[in-house]
Amino acid sequence: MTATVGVLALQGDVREHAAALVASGARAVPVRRPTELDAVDGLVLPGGESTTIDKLLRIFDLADPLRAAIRAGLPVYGSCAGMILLADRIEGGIDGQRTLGGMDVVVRRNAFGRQVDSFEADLDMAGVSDGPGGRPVRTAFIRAPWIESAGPEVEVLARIPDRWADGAAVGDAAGKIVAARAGRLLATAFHPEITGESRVHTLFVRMVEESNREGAR
Ligand SMILES: NC(=O)CC[C@H](N)C(=O)O
Repeated sequence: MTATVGVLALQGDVREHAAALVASGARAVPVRRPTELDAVDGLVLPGGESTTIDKLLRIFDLADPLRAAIRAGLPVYGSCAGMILLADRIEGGIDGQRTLGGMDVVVRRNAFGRQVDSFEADLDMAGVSDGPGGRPVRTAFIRAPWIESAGPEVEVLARIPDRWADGAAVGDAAGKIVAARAGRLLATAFHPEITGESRVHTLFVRMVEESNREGAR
């Protein structure tokens, strides 16, 4: 059966995520209310502004149901601000900013700093770029966070390399974790959906299908 994957539609690039999900063989639906959350097999938390999404989640009465759904095993993929929301702990958040949590990581918000606010890069990502005929993932970092540290249950899927492909030095970001998986949670610091890349979503849709096969949450 086709997996139904929601895209949290409070802020951010909902349409691009929906397109990448459809390209990966899923049905994509927007989620703005708790009843819509109940009807999905998995959920994408798009990028945007994590402080704003945090506030909107509370205004729309979605924060607690979503936290409960994550605890109960709902597969969730968080990109950029979405990765911040999945982190158990946050550095550089504004006063009172909360996350949904679920992934045992410390995330640093706006980690890439001002000079390199936004950039595109080709990255190796386990489970995505290492497949047959695989090629690096084309990623876009937009005022992106990174994962400062990760607990033992967290599988690191991608790091910033020591040097870029053109030989340019990377600086402070070298070696930082930018993609990770913990159980049914997937997080990337980057946006794959705006570069026409759908393989990260394909990995997530496979996680959703696997959780459907495993049965009731
Ligand atoms: N592209 C993004 O999602 C940026 C994230 C943003 N800097 C935040 O803190 O939420």
